[in-house]
Amino acid sequence: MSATVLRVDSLKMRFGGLLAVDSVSLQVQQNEVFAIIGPNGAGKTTVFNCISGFYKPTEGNIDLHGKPLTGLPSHKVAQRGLVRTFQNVRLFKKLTTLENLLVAQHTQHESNFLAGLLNLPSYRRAERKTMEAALFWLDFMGIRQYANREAGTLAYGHQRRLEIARCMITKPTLLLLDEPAAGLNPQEKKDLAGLINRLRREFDMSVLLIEHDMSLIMGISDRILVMEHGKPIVTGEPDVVRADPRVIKAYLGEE
Ligand SMILES: Nc1ncnc2c1ncn2[C@@H]1O[C@H](COP(=O)(O)OP(=O)(O)OP(=O)(O)O)[C@@H](O)[C@H]1O
Repeated sequence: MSATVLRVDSLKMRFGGLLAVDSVSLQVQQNEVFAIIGPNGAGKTTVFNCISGFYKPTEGNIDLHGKPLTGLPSHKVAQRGLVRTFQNVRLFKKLTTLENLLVAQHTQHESNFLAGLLNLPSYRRAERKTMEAALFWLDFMGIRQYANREAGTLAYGHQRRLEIARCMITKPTLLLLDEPAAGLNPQEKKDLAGLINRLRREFDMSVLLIEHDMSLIMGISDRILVMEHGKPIVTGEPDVVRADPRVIKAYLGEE
């Protein structure tokens, strides 16, 4: 049995009179790729926002590696090893590709101000490590040739890769990807599937994603949760989900 990384129990999120998330429970296991799908407005992003600390849930519990996350702000959640991307890529667009990866590590390295001022060996060591990690991820993502380009000028697919690199450089145990295939061409989508598989295989991590691209989802997910109108309607392996009449009805509507 693999270990449970993330446990979400009876999550509810209310916006005024709207119950946007209604009693959602899910568990993500170590090394698992778990997807949340559902029609527009089903509540997927709201679940993500609750898990990643952008919203404080109205009710319910969220644990990461058995420790409560519920209500922690997003930077604390990230320090615990849970990081995310966004539907619309969020990078420092005026910084270079490399600088984006250096800045991302800023909160990790505790080289203090005085050590920096005096240029102590501990500071130089930390700086070197930061640079090595940035170059590693530029190579891994195949974007090293753009290291000195402003991030905002990269092709969209490369910006998405840079955003994932920026998450990975903080060494997360759980990566949340919010519609990672949006705006990608068919080849980039294939590459993305390969990338997600490599991440989990080589870094022993778990991935939770929201996605509308069904062929990507069916190809890479171990399990899928389908939501409709804020409620979970089915959780299961891709083949089970694909054949479930409730899922077909949620997507196609009633005759
Ligand atoms: N901050 C908010 N304030 C008020 N209502 C919100 C807020 N965020 C989301 N909602 C509402 O909650 C419901 C669920 O929205 P959510 O964005 O979570 O759906 P989704 O499944 O991610 O949709 P999509 O696939 O279109 O991104 C929608 O009716 C939306 O209008």
